[in-house]
Amino acid sequence: MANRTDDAQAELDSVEAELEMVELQISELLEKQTKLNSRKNKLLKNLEGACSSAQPSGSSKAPKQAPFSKQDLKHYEKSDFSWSKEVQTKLSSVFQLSKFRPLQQAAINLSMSGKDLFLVMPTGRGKSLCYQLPALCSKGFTLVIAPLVSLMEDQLMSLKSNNVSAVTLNASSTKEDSKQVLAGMIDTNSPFKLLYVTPEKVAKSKLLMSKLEKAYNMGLLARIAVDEVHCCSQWGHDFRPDYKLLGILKRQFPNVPLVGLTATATSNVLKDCQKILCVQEPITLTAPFNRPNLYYEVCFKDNVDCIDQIAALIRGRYKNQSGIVYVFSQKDAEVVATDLQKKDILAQPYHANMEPADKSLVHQRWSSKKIQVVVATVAFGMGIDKADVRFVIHHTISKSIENYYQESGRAGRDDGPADCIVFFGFMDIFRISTMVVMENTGQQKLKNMIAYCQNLDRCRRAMMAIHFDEVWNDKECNQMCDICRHGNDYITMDITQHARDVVEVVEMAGSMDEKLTPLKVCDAWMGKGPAKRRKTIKVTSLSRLEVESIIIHLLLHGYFSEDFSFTPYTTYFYLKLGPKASLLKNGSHSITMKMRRVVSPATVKKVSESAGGKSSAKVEGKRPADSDNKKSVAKKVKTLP
Ligand SMILES: Nc1ncnc2c1ncn2[C@@H]1O[C@H](COP(=O)(O)OP(=O)(O)OP(=O)(O)O)[C@@H](O)[C@H]1O
Ligand SMILES: [Mg+2]
Ligand SMILES: [Zn+2]
Repeated sequence: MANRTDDAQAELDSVEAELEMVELQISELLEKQTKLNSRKNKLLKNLEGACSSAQPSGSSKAPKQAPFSKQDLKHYEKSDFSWSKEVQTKLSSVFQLSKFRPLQQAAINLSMSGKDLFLVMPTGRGKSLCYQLPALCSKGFTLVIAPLVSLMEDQLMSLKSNNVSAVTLNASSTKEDSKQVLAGMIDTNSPFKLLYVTPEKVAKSKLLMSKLEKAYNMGLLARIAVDEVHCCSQWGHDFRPDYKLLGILKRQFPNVPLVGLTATATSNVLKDCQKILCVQEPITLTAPFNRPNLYYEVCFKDNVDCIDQIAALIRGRYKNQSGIVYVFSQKDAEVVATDLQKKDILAQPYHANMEPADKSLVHQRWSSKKIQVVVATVAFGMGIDKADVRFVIHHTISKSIENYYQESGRAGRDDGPADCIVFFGFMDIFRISTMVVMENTGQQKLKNMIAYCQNLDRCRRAMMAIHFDEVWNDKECNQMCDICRHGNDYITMDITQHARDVVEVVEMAGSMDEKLTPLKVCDAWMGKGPAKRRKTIKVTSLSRLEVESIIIHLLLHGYFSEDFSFTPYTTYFYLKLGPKASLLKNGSHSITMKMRRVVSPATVKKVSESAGGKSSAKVEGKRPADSDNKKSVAKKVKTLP
């Protein structure tokens, strides 16, 4: 009798476990269905609105206004407006430019016609010109809202070099300067054509608002430009609370045309910005996000560090060329700069904690080619406008694809070939993860970035296009990413049993009330942990990099999840079982992943000399997956178990 009850109980347990798995699978499929539906809708919308490579689109919030069509765009690309002659003359005489880049002319004409406009254009394509040139051809002055004082100062410097009179009002303006600027705003002779302010200034300075009001009534407030407009939206990647208050401008000055500029905003972010800025019916001009001259590549950090690899690139492929190395922290900036200096590279650090004078000195030295490389944190960011940056190397991955797109986009602004290389290291993931722990969407954004790096079979541009809701044809990459150029250097591997084993490692630690950091999980699984653990663990024969790849894959796909622990000084990242871990108990559940083929160093070609050149082959970073397993390097290609 007892036996029969036990059997029934066991069967019930198993049925319940199976049901739980089915439910998980259903929820996974539902999630997939939602994602696919949303993708489908976006594609349908894009198809409807598609017109040539540039896609202007009317605001979806403006049903009464006919959508901005291909014909409309053609109309605004003409040069027979009453202001066209002046615009053309100033383009060459003031800005010393010979012709417009795509969408610049349309944007300028639209703004000159008094339309409200959102301009989405890749970083470095010349958004500033789209409000600076109209400013010079209009009565009065243009109010520019920019998020950072350093960005404003860079713009003022470059405008000054073109003899354009532009001023700023910010927290560090002297009383005397402020007084002059405020008086200039209501001077009919307009002593300046552009006034740069921070959003904080607009939100907090009643004096500024009252002068704007007066200037508006005198017809002197020609235009409002909101630079980096995505900062308005919490869904944007650089949300700034004070941007939320900028709706006051359009409410108070409804007749003044507003132009919002950004390099990275999805359609949802733009809709949010439109609402926040109280713009009724803006026209959105979206330039293709693709920067065809940039070559994208991901290198895997080998176990020690990637300084040797980076130094080899800088001394080889990028000899005598300017570039940026982005690092994770201020300390890293100092350390990496010193390490590169030791290797005879003219490198200097740049981070937020340096004195302003030191920062501008580094910036100046780099701009004038006295140093080759700036080793920088993200503080070296918006507004950096050096045309001939031939490489942007990420010593540590960015915290999101948006950030990566923007940081890497500082390369090749002169349209010449330039390389964007990320060094992808296992431990960096967790450093960043704990850094973004307070951000609502921080972990998801980081995971997207990790997926970009971990990817082995999809064009890097396609990964970005999907992220930014762009319709993309992989052929357009033109072999300007490592995947398209070298492709197919992977095998598809069934990792189900490996996954079960490593999940068991974490489970077992949990049962002993022990939390494991990712590093400890690797060590334990590879039989390197404390003896008591080793006894019970099925030690793997996989190499370190394979172990790391599998752990990352399991984290990205919900078999593991993050378990943060806070102390007053630091945040720790531990691995715990994720919602999908229980699926592994099901005998029929399987997981496959793409794994890099293990290639011996002999087959890895050395760094070539040309930036983005087709001959560049693989850089040294494409190390054998088992680089710590020295014995196996004799084999040319080892396929994985
Ligand atoms: N028509 C043009 N022809 C050649 N160069 C141009 C043209 N328009 C702008 N540029 C140059 O492109 C560079 C980048 O311009 P700008 O700073 O406006 O970029 P951006 O789109 O605002 O980028 P970010 O998103 O990084 O702010 C500048 O050096 C500018 O002089
Ligand atoms: Mg800009
Ligand atoms: Zn590609």
